[in-house]
Amino acid sequence: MHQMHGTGETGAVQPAIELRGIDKRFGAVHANKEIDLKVDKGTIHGIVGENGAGKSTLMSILYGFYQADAGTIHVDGKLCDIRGSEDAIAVGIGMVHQHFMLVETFPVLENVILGVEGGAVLRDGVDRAREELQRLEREYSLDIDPDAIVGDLSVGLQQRVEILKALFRGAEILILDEPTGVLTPQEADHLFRILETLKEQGKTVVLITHKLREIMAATDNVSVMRQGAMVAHRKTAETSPEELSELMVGRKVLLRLEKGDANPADTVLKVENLCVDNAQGVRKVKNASFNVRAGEIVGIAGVSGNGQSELLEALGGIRSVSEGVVELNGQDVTPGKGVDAAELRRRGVAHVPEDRHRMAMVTAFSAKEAAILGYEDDPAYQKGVFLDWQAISNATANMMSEFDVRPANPDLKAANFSGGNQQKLVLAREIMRNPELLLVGQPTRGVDIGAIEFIHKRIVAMRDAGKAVLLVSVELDEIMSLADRILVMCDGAIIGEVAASEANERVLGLMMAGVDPNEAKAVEGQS
Ligand SMILES: Nc1ncnc2c1ncn2[C@@H]1O[C@H](COP(=O)(O)OP(=O)(O)OP(=O)(O)O)[C@@H](O)[C@H]1O
Repeated sequence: MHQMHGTGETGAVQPAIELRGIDKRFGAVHANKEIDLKVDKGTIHGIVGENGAGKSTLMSILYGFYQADAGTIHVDGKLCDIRGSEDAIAVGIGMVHQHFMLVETFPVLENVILGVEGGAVLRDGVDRAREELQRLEREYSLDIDPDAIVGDLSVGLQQRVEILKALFRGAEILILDEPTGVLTPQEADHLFRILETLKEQGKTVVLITHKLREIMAATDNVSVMRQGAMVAHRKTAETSPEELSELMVGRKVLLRLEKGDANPADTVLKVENLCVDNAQGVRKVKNASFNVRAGEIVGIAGVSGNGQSELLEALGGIRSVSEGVVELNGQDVTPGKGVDAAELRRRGVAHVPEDRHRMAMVTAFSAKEAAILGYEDDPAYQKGVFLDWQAISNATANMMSEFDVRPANPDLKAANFSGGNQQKLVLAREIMRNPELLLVGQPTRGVDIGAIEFIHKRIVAMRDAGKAVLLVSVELDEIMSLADRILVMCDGAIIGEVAASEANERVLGLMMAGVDPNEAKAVEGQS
């Protein structure tokens, strides 16, 4: 770390971080435009902004992953030249990554000490490291066993290992980029309690999130970015979700979805006694039976990891079925029995998988390659024996314009789109096929509020056009506002159904925790 001359003004309280005039371009994209930002020490500071507004780029500059083209970074009043993560760590900045950088086969303790500069910890003895880790773990109520194998931990616990790793390296400032996207509501609550404790101990937290309720509940200050520029700073107590969304998007956003009653018609999807096993032979879906009719949205609620992902993947033909029958418009299409994902697509099933990196998008591809993934055999994309790249480019440009994917450049590598824009492209690809049945998992993960409003409207429009929609989401708000009927999954089984009109967070929450549906409704009735 090259710390330069101190420039602190004597007497005044120094902000933990001060960015001045940070500017960054990626080719034609002006990702950060002369950004100024002050983050006070001992506070939780939120950063919000539309997809592609430049939030992750700014944090990557602070963490040394990218170098700014211009501008300065002061940490604790000192001018710093941060050229890599080692420099960032040396001035006390820690990053809690969205995609965890942990070795799954190693225990927590080894993951935490792995890569600490010069292996000094190892020479000092693993026991001292263990003591220090246990102290941190107690001090911040992290609830982690140092000897647990990381691969056996839930996503929420793995994230806590990342936090522990940063604290172990002496982080005074922690950056979290959309930390709750992959968490259950309970795990998210726990994370916010940890952040609160960090703050009480004088640490500084920078939190990027699209969830305005998290901003309102957890932060002291909030800064808003729009199209690469910093457009506003507010004390959280002096703003509102409405004001923030307007600042972000530049127009009023409907924070509530308006939709009429469903008019369900014939059964499109019929699932009977479906059982799905994972690669280790563990039964993840147990005798699921339900149907989805044309003109309705059926939501599946559940704490993540309770089989809903495997269920959706099996129905999309990317995971094999161990037992049971799946029918589409009365025809047997049980995946595995000669039916695969391609055949399902031909029969009008579109699938937006939950994990866009693993399943839906090859990030090394260009946007136009990603935009036809799975649909390469569409005659509209062919010219003789070759792919018709002009037609594909035009189709991609059309998807980008319909779903407001930015930048609207079909030739840009998929990896160089912001997370939310990648998601919009996958949704555009599937929804614009106008399928009979849409299987959609976590449709708005990582997506900004303006785009959420748009995506929700598109899904309702599909329903109103007589299509069947099966929605899996861990966001109860999303399930409750979109679905007409809600199935609750717990431990691989569908344990009950609730009409959207009767649903509320408490009843669903109890059922998701395995409480019998009648009991859950009775408990709610008494309260
Ligand atoms: N390595 C890169 N090469 C080219 N363009 C990039 C690169 N990284 C980011 N960009 C572009 O910079 C802009 C800002 O992206 P960034 O990821 O910072 O946005 P964001 O506000 O974090 O968005 P989201 O909320 O969707 O995660 C986007 O237009 C993006 O496509």
